[in-house]
Amino acid sequence: MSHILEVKDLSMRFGGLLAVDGVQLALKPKEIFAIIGPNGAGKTTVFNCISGFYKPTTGQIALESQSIAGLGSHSVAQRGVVRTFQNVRLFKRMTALENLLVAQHRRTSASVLGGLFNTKSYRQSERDAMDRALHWLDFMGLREFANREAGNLAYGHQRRLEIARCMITEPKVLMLDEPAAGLNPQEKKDLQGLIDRLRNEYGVAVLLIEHDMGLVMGVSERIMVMEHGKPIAEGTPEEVRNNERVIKAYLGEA
Ligand SMILES: Nc1ncnc2c1ncn2[C@@H]1O[C@H](COP(=O)(O)OP(=O)(O)OP(=O)(O)O)[C@@H](O)[C@H]1O
Repeated sequence: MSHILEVKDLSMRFGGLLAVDGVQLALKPKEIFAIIGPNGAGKTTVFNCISGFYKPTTGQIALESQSIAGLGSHSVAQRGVVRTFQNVRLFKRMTALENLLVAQHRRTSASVLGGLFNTKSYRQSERDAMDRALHWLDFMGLREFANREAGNLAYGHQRRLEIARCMITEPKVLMLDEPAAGLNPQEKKDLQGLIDRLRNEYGVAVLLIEHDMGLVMGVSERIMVMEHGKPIAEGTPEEVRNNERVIKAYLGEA
């Protein structure tokens, strides 16, 4: 099976700091793949390069064999690679429902003229957008909060809304940056089930950065470990857990 997302020789330099140094990564369709490593290892920088927020210093990034390196975040998202952020980014003054409608704008905006003249096909596409938004509110258990401002939702709900906003664009690759951060133990358990369902029911591949080892070991099929910008190990949760270099990196030994 060919890979859906392939990253080769990725590096990112900030002045004198090589934050990412020779990262390779290949994600299979529908795979759940985690990147772990100590603080400052370069995980988020890898995410920023893949999702088009940074232009990598070197490297190739391909989605279904088409290069997406250096494209910019909107183009990358349009091609089907979408992400969440360590600190949730929503339109906080808009309602939960509005956040999900806005996320679909690139679909419906093609018909600006249709909107002006209020054509039948325009009204239909607006109805479809609303149906999809309500579907995702239901899926995430957020229907009762549809008209609440996103900024006033409980933190765990904001995190789920952010994932819904990604999923509503029907991505090929969903990138989650520390999705368990700030969640309580029950919410973390629910998150594991949620990630599994997104993959199983929507066929999305998931790339995840996470510090919560319970979640990482429970949900990932493969894990890459980074330290000081470099990948130091890759394998199944079992392989990674028993890898000496990984144990050392986490225990902080020299
Ligand atoms: N925009 C930037 N400018 C300069 N240095 C940066 C920038 N972004 C990240 N860095 C540096 O690059 C290194 C890797 O940071 P990065 O955030 O990718 O690590 P991380 O593994 O995601 O850490 P954490 O687990 O704490 O989120 C760090 O030393 C960081 O200070």
